[in-house]
Amino acid sequence: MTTNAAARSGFGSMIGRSSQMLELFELISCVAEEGESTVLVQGESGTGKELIARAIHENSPRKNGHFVPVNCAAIPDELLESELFGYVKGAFTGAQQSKIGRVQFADGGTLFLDEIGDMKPNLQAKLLRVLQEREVEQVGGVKPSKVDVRVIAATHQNLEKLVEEGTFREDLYYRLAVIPLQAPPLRDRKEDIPVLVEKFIVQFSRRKSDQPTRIDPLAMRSLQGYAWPGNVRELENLIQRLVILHRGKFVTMKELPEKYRCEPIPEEELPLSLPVESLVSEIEAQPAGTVAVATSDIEAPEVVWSDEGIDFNALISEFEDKLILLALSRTEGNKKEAARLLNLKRTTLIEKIKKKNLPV
Ligand SMILES: Nc1ncnc2c1ncn2[C@@H]1O[C@H](COP(=O)(O)OP(=O)(O)OP(=O)(O)O)[C@@H](O)[C@H]1O
Repeated sequence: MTTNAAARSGFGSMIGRSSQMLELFELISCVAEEGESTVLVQGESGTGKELIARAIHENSPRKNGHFVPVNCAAIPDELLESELFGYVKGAFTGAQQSKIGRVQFADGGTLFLDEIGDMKPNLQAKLLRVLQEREVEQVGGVKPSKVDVRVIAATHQNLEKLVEEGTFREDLYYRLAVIPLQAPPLRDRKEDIPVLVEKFIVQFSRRKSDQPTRIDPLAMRSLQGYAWPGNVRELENLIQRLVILHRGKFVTMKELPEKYRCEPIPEEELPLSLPVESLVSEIEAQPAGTVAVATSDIEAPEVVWSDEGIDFNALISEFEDKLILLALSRTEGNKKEAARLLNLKRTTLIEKIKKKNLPV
């Protein structure tokens, strides 16, 4: 693949514009192209580990094979072995027919082992064999069969610590961590929050064919001041809720659920990053099937024509408010940038904000 991932701000359905995410996109691009080595993705829950695994698969020479996810923590221990490796007829009570396992189903594709830290030692040994010998043996079987899979494992746990504690095999750890990738927590890349918010607003508004909800600049900076223990998943859920409750409206601090009303992060504490506009146009330029962030526009105020005529000044003023708030939202409250977008002098913009008493 020849993409210059570092020069763009999205990969598959993943977006981000922080330096950490741009580096990650670049790594994913290299790893995907190579197509064979085992990958270990570590990171807190909700940071996008599965999205990373899918992006690697979809951009690799294996993309026409299956992407087979297995959550090692969600499948009961006694079932995980037969789920992964399959079984032969009569292997245990109830095994009336042979069944291939998910490892074999991923032949020619990618096996994604989520929450690998929860895998029990006997299965760790069997998995090691798959990685070392490239063969799989069904439960109750006598003859192993060859299998060609790329394994991507993920965990929110510290695997090195599990190795030290003796609950995770050291040899398996090194086999898995040929290429280690780290999914950074959202609190360490606050500059990604506005663009993720915009993506989720578009995603959830589109589903409801609605006017997009807008987050005012102060509320946005409050979200950037929050610690996000549930990472991107938590942000996604919050935006879904806000879109449902505040269709087509501006969400201010007042509308944010209480725990998200934080000390707004000062503008100067935010790392410099690509402006949203360049992100939007880059993502829009991506091929079909990748994410698109809409450059949604604002609606003109509703005009009711009557015999008395319209209140021209009030309507113009209302439209002006919307334009100013939208420009501020797109620039995360940066007045200088907003003035540039509006083609106004910065001082003129500040005067208008004051005079109109806008919530910024
Ligand atoms: N960079 C991103 N851009 C867009 N959406 C993202 C991004 N990162 C995560 N998401 C979204 O956040 C949610 C959680 O992502 P995902 O399931 O990949 O996280 P995870 O780290 O595998 O979580 P867990 O450890 O709990 O399994 C998903 O809905 C995903 O689409």
